[in-house]
Amino acid sequence: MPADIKSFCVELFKVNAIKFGEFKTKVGLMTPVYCDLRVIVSYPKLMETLTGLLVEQLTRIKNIDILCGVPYTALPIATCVSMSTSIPMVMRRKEAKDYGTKKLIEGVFKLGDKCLIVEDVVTSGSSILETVNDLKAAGIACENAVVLLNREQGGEGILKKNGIKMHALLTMTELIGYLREADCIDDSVVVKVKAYLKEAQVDASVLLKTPSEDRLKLSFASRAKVAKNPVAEELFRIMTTKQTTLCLAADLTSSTDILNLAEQAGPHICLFKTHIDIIEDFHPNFLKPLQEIAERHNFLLFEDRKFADIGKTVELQYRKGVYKISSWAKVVTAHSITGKGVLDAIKASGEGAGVFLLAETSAAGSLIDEKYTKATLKLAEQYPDLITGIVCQSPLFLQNPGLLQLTPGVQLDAKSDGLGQQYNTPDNVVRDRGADIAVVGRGISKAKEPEITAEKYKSILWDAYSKRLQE
Ligand SMILES: O=c1ccn([C@@H]2O[C@H](COP(=O)(O)O)[C@@H](O)[C@H]2O)c(=O)[nH]1
Repeated sequence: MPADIKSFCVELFKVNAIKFGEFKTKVGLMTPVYCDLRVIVSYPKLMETLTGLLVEQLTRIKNIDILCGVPYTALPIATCVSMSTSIPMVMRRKEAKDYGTKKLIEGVFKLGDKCLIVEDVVTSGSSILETVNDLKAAGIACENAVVLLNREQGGEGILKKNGIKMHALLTMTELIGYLREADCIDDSVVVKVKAYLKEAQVDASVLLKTPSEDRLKLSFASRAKVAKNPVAEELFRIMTTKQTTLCLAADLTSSTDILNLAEQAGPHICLFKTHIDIIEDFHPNFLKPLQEIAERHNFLLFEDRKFADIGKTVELQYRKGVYKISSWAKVVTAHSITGKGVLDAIKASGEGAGVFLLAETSAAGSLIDEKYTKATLKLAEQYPDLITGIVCQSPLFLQNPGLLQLTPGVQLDAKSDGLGQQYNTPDNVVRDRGADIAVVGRGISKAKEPEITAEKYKSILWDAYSKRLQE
């Protein structure tokens, strides 16, 4: 422990950053000790000492790419630490602004960057977890938090269960011990605070439902049990049984080629995705053998129709015309741009249907922004029994393990296709971008040996999922 921590505690006491008496907490309970670190911005010397103490603490933590202070008290503290260490900082907004870039996380970062959280005081750890959730949703990894004071009320354990290791400079017991030594408080205060700490442990179950419900940490088998859409449940079970998270995009224009591809890749996929309207020799008779192959190899047929019209038109597009999509596709895609009507139409027309709603796209220059993505997730929440999952590129809806994240734009070798498609590797989409199911099209359909290639993608993707569970 650095030599000057004791005098630092006494200084905090002198500037009323630590107070003893009877105080009401945020949740209305009484506490005999109150910490208000907001005042220390008015004492540059104290800020300097705190920065030095935190910097020393973080030298023990490996692999820090960026820092993020928990708003608001820890923002200036994180800024000082960033300036002193030259580790870049990002800032989390409590609300996404509704103009300009609409970002929740400000600053420059890369997907997968490892972020160290900076916080002043931890009671339950919930403020850190809120920040971690937004950082993770932006694709930033969080495993460590450096903290001034651990109030010893359960926060450390709650954070640990959520995969965050807390590195505190000081515990409440140490703090009151130092203040007693310096005669700032008497024995009766020490007794009161100790008794309070024993009683006022935070009930983890009433906090954010994070550890057990972060979908990235749950197996597909356990997620099957909480899925509300029957197609999602079935998919989770197929994925578990066949050990595959591979969706094959069969973007071919001949029915024979599509059937051959389905036969070859069948054993290695959970979903077979079509754009039925690109088939040049389409005849309804083509659907029967396709369904037979799907049944034999235990995968689901998925029409990537991207419905986006008014409800009535969607109803017709879904049920009628040459393709009669609702009669054979277990799951379809839809845009959220026209709102509820699309989903109402599909729900009314398809028994036990499933929909993947598009919240983000893999296309370069997409006009979808953060506000649209958030609104899409809100819309999905209103149709729990219809929505199978979300099509997106980043780890969204972490607290809804019953939904599946479907991520297209996946290839082992290519970065783009010259027409706006952007590719990421299978490992990256699963471990950094939160994909449950990865969509691979040309990476397999244009390969010399599609069957062997499909098996290769399947095994890399499954490996990445297994690693993700342990990370
Ligand atoms: O954002 C999106 C949504 C859908 N797709 C579809 O996925 C496949 C990708 O094929 P590749 O050959 O692997 O590029 C294709 O059917 C798209 O319509 C997407 O790419 N991005």
